[in-house]
Parts: sequence; C-alpha cells; structure tokens
Amino acid sequence: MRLDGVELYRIAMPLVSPFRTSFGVQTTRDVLLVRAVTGEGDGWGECVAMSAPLYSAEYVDAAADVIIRFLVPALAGVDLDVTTVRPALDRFKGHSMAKAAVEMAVLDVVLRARGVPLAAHLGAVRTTVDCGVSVGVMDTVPELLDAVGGYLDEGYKRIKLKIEPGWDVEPVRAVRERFGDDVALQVDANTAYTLADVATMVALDPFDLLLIEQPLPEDDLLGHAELAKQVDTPICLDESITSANVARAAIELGAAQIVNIKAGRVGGYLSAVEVHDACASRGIPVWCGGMLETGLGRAANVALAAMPNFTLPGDTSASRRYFARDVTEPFELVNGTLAVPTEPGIGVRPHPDVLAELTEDKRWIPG
Ligand SMILES: CC(=O)N[C@@H](Cc1ccc2ccccc2c1)C(=O)O
Ligand SMILES: [Mg+2]
Repeated sequence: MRLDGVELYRIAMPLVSPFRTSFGVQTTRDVLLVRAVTGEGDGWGECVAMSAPLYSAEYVDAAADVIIRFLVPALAGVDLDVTTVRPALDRFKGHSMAKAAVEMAVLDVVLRARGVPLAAHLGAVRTTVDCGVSVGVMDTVPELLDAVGGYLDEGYKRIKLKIEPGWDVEPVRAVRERFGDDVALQVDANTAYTLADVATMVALDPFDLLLIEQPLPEDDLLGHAELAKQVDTPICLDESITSANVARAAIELGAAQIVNIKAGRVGGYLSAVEVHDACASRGIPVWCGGMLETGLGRAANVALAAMPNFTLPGDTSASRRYFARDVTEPFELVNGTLAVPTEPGIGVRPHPDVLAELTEDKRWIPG
C-alpha cells in the first residue's frame, strides 16, 4: 500500500468547562488531525500535543511542521504496513506526538483495508473498558465537590484530582469526607513538586489514594525513587515514561509502581504496546492516560485500554467530559465503561459536516 498523501486538519474544539492543571488553564482544545490517503482508502490520526509546550516539549505548530517537513516525506515509496511505519519514522529524534499521529493514521488505513479492528490487532481482551475522570484544579472546595459529585453520578469508576502546591491535601480531605473511603481516588501533580515537598506527599498517605501521578519533574527518576521510599501511596509516572526503555529503567530504579500509558507520549500505539509489555513482565499495572482527545484518539485509546495489563480505570472519559459536540459520534459512558470499537481500523470517522465546521486550516501534503 502506497501513500498518496496526507491531509492535515487544524480544528478548534471548545471545552465544556475550563480545565486547570499545575501547568495552566485550557478552554479550547487545539487539535491537529492527520488523514492518510491511499489507493485502498484513508485512515485518521490525532496529534495530542497542546498549543504550547506546557505538558511536554511538543506543541501543535511544531508537530505540523515536522510532519510536513520530515515524517510524510519519510513515508514516500514505503510499502505502508504496521511493521514498516515505525522504522521509517524512528530515524528522526523526538516529536513523539507527531509520530504517533502519523502512525495512527497509517495503522487505521492499513487495518481498515484488512478488515481488522485496532483492538484485535493490539491484543485486546475486553469489549468494554472501565473509565475514570480527571478533575481540574478549582477556585473553591465547594466547586470541586460539586464537580466530583456530578462525575460520580454519571458513573465514573475513579476520580483523579489535579493538584499543585496550595491545592492538594485540603481538596483530597474534602472529597474523602464528602464521598467516603470507598471512592477510587488518585491525584496528578503534572511535575509541580520537588523532593522538598515530601511532607505534603506524606500528608496524602492517610487518604488511601490509588496513586500519586508524576509529582516531580519528568527527568527526575531518582527523585521519584527516593520519594517512593518515603511515602506509602504508590507513585505513578506519566510525563517521565517516554519509551519502553525508560519504563524499564524507572521500574528497576523503584521510581514507578504504576504507569500511565499515552500513545502520543511514547511515539505511537505500537510503542504503547511495548510499554504495556515491559510493565506487565515486571508486575507493574498500567492505565490509559488522556490528552483531551477527540473521538478519533479516544477510539484508539479505548482499544489500547482493552489490553490485558490495563487493570486500572483510565482517563478514557466520555466525549461529553470535554466537548459539547465531538468530531465523531460521541463516546458515552455506560455503567462507568466505554465500549471498545468493533469496526475495522480505529472504528470511527469524523462526521464530515462537523469536521468542516470546526476546521480552521487544512493542508494537503503529497506522499
Ligand atoms: C486528562 C489529563 O489529566 N491529562 C493529562 C494532562 C492534560 C491536561 C490538560 C490538557 C489540555 C490539552 C491537551 C492535553 C492536556 C493534558 C495528564 O494526565 O497529565
Ligand atoms: Mg498525568
């Protein structure tokens, strides 16, 4: 299968409510979609980078540039297949989210042509995945409790609270006091603390959290290993885990007892499988992280989250958690789960009218 070319779509998706984390507030999702066109059909990929390099070093304009300048040209003349796309892209350093978007589009077009669902290709063992929800930093505790109550009423199986210095122990205590000890509860600091804050992390121990996600900077594996010795709550890494090699190192160092897997962060869904396998062979449970994806990335994430070692609820929330209207048919929560797509490839497509309405820029790159 040869690549005729790639169409890039830049779409702006307003969020249903501002989403605040330790690295800033988001009100709109700035999305880059990749449509791979071949003689046997087309496939869709989604780049999960943000507008600015706040979560990681990548940002949308840079992803578009590296796709146009290097990644699409690298696929010219390649016989597109699930085994040829990564070697063609891996010549280039970094730009994991850009690579993941291109790889996802190629996986989609190839698997659609073969009539194989992505979930089947990845080795899914479930037909539904348990869903958690990520709750932003709020202005007041009452506001937070209202938001958490609403998500619990919707059926989410796990609550994740964003924390940062000054908004950590108090909101966690308030949620425990209001909703009890049985609610599955975890926190995500997005690298906002240092080892000097160990007392704050220890102060979270009494609340029986499932995990503390990425408390320290993404390059501080030894710091996380030291912190893990001083706190009872398991340490989960997100930003730090950029490949299966780093996952193995983090686990060996005792820096991660749990891993959040995001295909975009590790360079694609095939790399995500490698991270899954590296964790599984070391008895480290994983869960599927979220980057406020549209239904396209959400479909692929749900397929990934159906793999055996994804044993904790992920951030694969319903479309309505973020968007009043998704570019695809919305993913709806049913008894706290999302259904794994069963159609070939990623199993979903953008609705043409919605895509046209949301598209701010479109660009064709010949293969
Ligand atoms: C669901 C969740 O908490 N995701 C990320 C953080 C995050 C937060 C906000 C975002 C806004 C735009 C794009 C990506 C984003 C990622 C995390 O687990 O660390
Ligand atoms: Mg995180």
